[in-house]
Amino acid sequence: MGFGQMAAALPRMAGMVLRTGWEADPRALTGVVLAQIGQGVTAAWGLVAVNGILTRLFADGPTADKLREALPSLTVLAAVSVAAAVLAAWSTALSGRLEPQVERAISARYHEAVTRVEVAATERPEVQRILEAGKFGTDSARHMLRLSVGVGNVLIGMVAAAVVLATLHWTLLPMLLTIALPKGWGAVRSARREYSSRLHWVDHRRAVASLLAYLTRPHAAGEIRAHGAGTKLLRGYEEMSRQMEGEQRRLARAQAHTDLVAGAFSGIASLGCYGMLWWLLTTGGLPLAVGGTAVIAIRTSTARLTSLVQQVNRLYEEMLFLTDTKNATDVAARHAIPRTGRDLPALVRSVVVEDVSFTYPGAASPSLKGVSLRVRRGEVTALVGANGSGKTTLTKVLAGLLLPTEGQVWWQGAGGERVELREADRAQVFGCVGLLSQDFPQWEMTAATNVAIGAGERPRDMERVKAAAEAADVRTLVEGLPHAWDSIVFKGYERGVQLSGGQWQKLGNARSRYRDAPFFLVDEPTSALDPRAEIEAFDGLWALAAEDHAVVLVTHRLAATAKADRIYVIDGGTIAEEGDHDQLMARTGGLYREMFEAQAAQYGLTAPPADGIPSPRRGAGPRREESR
Ligand SMILES: Nc1ncnc2c1ncn2[C@@H]1O[C@H](COP(=O)(O)OP(=O)(O)OP(=O)(O)O)[C@@H](O)[C@H]1O
Repeated sequence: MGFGQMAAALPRMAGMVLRTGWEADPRALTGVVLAQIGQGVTAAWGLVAVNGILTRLFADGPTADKLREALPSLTVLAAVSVAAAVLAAWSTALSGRLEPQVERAISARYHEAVTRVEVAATERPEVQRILEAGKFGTDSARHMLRLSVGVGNVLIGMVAAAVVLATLHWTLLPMLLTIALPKGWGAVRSARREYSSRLHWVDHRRAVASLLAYLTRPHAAGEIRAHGAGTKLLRGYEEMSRQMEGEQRRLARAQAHTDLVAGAFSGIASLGCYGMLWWLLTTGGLPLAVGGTAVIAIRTSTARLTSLVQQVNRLYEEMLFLTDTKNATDVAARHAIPRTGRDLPALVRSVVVEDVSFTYPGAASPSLKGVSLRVRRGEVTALVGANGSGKTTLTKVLAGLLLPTEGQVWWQGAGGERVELREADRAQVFGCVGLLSQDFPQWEMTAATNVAIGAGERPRDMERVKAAAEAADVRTLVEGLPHAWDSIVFKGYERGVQLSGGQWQKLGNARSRYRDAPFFLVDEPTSALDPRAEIEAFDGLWALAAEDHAVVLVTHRLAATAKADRIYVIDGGTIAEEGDHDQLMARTGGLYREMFEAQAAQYGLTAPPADGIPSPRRGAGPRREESR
């Protein structure tokens, strides 16, 4: 931002903060503004009183008489001081009430906008960077409000002094401005330098923060100690901190230089002003009492100016951060998932994917190429394939999280009526979908919340939470904890407990069951479960399909997919094979058959087991190198 842009942006941003303050608490904002104006008026009044006192004191006559005549002005000065103190206290109390509300409003606006951004847009580095930069300005609104009030206060005081000075003699006003200008220049220059430094170093700072966070995170504790990763991280931290210290030194030097230049010009201007005052007094252009008032006004205004410079400096800096937050909120709104769209058919029976391709933003090649499939309610549809073949990407397309780059996704009703994903009301699409992703979020909250958070706005129903947990085989575990459902499933909190990987996965399963959506999309839902729990989890998925849910199962456990109604084998983003287990096993040289036989061979089996999970043949353990 250039100087002109900054000067233009400041009133706009201050206006935004004030508007937000008005929406949050109009009474508090009105009070703060009135208190500031009141303080300005008292300052002007005080100066007039001082002038009155000096005029009486410099008049001819006995000192006792002069003091007596100055008494009314002295009383006014005392009253004005008390009023100024009361107004300042009132303003402080109201600002304290207003600031957190403004911060909350701006922060909520930003975070709400960010959570509504299309997933594909968040994958674009340029969007990601803008959204990320917006994080740092959410508390700037609060600081800006405080600083705006402070700057307003000082400015009103200075304007009052300027008016009084201009009334006393017109030359006194340009004098005041000449002293102010160099300091204002210095303030803006420093603010811009600080901001651009922060912007350049933002990735570096983030990297340092995440390095330090690893050192204290429980899940990294093992490798930090056993693998000596801690020493390496600490060395990295020291090196990166040293680079940042270098930048701090550069900033401090530049700041000192700017301060020196601004101070020198301001000093020269003060000298000129006092010289001018001298000349006016000696030539009789100004009465001595007015000269005295002018000296007092210039001195208090210079003190105010120093505080103004500091506050404007911070204000500009905060404004630049707040501008980032506003930009991020605007960019997020531009890439938001539409709030409107066509209604889905009353009873969606299937999702039909037609010739869909998808390329992640910035990726060199597509992750899905010409994929066509149908997911029906009442069936289990399995997606299998090698790592990176595109299974997770396809589930995200099915869930409406990613819009295909080419092709269509139809949400189809019982009578064949259908709505394409891009036109559909996405809230309704999401309402039909229950997700259990590979890396499902583990909320640092209570066990009950971790289950019930999967149901959006619906009020929590503990009976259903318990039933979902029962179905996911985690109810007994949770209810055996010291604080049962109120336990926080993260160690380090009061009431905190540590769950194992498999226990977490069961809790995740319970969450998707509690959601009870017609389309379940589950990605490796049993990777951490023991064999018995795994069998039960798969049985549960089949039971859901029998209850007329559609289940899309992504898994590498081919013994489980053997019972699926339809299996799609994905290879390099395309559907290489499809059919049920028997059809796919009948294809000599087929990919599915090859994968299945490779897995079965580990157990010494050639045919799929009847109960879904192969059991080892007597005497056939894992091969020696695999057991390592
Ligand atoms: N956010 C992303 N940005 C760019 N490329 C991605 C992104 N996510 C996945 N990919 C790429 O898309 C391809 C398919 O990934 P996907 O996660 O869908 O595979 P998958 O079949 O689910 O793999 P796995 O079995 O390992 O979970 C991979 O080549 C991967 O590198």
